[in-house]
Amino acid sequence: MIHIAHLTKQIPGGPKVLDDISFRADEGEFIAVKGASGSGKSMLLRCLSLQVSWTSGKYTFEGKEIPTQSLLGKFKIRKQVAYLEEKPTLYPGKTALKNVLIGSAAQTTLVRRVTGMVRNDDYMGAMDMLEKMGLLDKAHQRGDKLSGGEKQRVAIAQALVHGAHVLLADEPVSGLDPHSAEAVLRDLKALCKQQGVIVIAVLHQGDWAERFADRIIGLNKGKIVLQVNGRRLTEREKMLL
Ligand SMILES: Nc1ncnc2c1ncn2[C@@H]1O[C@H](COP(=O)(O)OP(=O)(O)OP(=O)(O)O)[C@@H](O)[C@H]1O
Repeated sequence: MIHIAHLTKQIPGGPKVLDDISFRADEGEFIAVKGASGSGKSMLLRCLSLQVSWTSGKYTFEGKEIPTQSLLGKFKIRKQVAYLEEKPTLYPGKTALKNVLIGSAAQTTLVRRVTGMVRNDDYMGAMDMLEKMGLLDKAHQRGDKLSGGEKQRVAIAQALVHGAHVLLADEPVSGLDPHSAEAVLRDLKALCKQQGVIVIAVLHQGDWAERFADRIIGLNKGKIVLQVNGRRLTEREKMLL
């Protein structure tokens, strides 16, 4: 469970880009974040993934508060909270399976990334996860030969195999064709429901948030202006974003 209370991010000598943000995310929840360009969506995900520190407020992860500057706190949740980029960076010359096994830069040690060393018993877990993501037939295809949607699903499998309980995804389906976008979001939703993973995804474009999220959080100028259960937003609600 994630609990954020009064989180604020002030850029030194600049604007307050997150202003008094409070919400909680429970196991198995799919939360979509919407808001216009510059409203603070990416900054929120970067704070939650500990890439940047926040100025004030409380961030509690599975019952333990993470102090904003704590290296130990970061280390402890580094594997459990995965940040998925809009365009995942895979090792182009390595297969989907090998990419899953080696893991993302944020989740695995440098030795393992450089040598590509994996334990034999990890293979089964990686193949299982690729199967769950509908990619069993692509397991031996090179990273650079996968489509955008397939790369995104490999990145999700990678994060989960290496212990992520929370996936923070910044525009995970922008740039994908509607069919691939739908497949990625369907897989993410299934992971929430079947494995209790928490997904917090920036889904500003189109109606993906309305169709897939359990809850929609709307940001405007760094503030939460909308928090509703996943459903079609009214015209009035859309005007708030
Ligand atoms: N390091 C920084 N220094 C100053 N301002 C920053 C910095 N990082 C972000 N900002 C500002 O914070 C605000 C929120 O940025 P953020 O990237 O979170 O927006 P966003 O909602 O994700 O936008 P987009 O949809 O365009 O990606 C923006 O006004 C941005 O200019």
